Amino acid sequence: MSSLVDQLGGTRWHRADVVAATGSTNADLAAAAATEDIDGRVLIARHQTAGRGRHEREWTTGPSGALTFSVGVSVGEATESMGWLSLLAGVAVADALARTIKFDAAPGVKWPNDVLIGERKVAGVLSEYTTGAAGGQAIIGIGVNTSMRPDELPVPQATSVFVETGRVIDDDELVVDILRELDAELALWPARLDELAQEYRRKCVTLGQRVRLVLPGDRELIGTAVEVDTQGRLLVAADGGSTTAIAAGDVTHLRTHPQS
Ligand SMILES: O=C(O)CCCC[C@@H]1SC[C@@H]2NC(=O)N[C@@H]21
Repeated sequence: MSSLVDQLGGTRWHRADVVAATGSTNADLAAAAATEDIDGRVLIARHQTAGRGRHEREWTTGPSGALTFSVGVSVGEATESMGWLSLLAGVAVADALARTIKFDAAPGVKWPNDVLIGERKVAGVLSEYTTGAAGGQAIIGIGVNTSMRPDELPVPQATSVFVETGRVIDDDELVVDILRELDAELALWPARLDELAQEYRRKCVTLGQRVRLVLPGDRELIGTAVEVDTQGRLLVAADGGSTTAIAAGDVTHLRTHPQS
């Protein structure tokens, strides 16, 4: 069988390392970025012992049953459109999953980047920015619950491909598909952000919903999710009429989306 890098020929991903276990692939690429250019690198771990989630939470996947990997992308100085990178990664995962497994309902993306099957989360994205030896680099980390059994799921709101379909899929095929998708998106980012944003909006199950947002500092906001702006922020129209741009927070959908 050809190597991952061979299968990724023609894309920006020129180096793909697979390790049996590590703490966190995001942390490993961040450490590497201090001394080298990590642009185009992929690091896959069969198991993570200290996986990081958004908002400094743990990302627990059990000893097996999840696809966990990170990529490095040179982005130069931090810009407004960088906020979109993690949202686009969510779209790449949703597209690849939809192709790999023919779900009745296509996976959707809950703002900012949780990939859902129905109302339950099957994948998450953690995007971080670091300045190292080669300047500003984004590290995009992706975790997909692939073959986790029901009793291995960390929280009731989580699901896995196996739980939803009864199928054990090939994690290496899925990662290649996600990486090809992500490469195609990055070729358009940031110059053609409008097109990418349109695709995101089509997949985003949060837009149009009545939502509760828990914001940093445990503040809460309830309103309607009306748009995602050029920085990837969620615009929420509060009941009183004012609209707030949210850069980071946890969303709960207060009513079911028509597609889910
Ligand atoms: O939904 C979230 O909270 C984001 C989860 C991101 C998890 C992935 S797994 C690979 C990469 N390494 C990490 O430590 N985290 C990301």
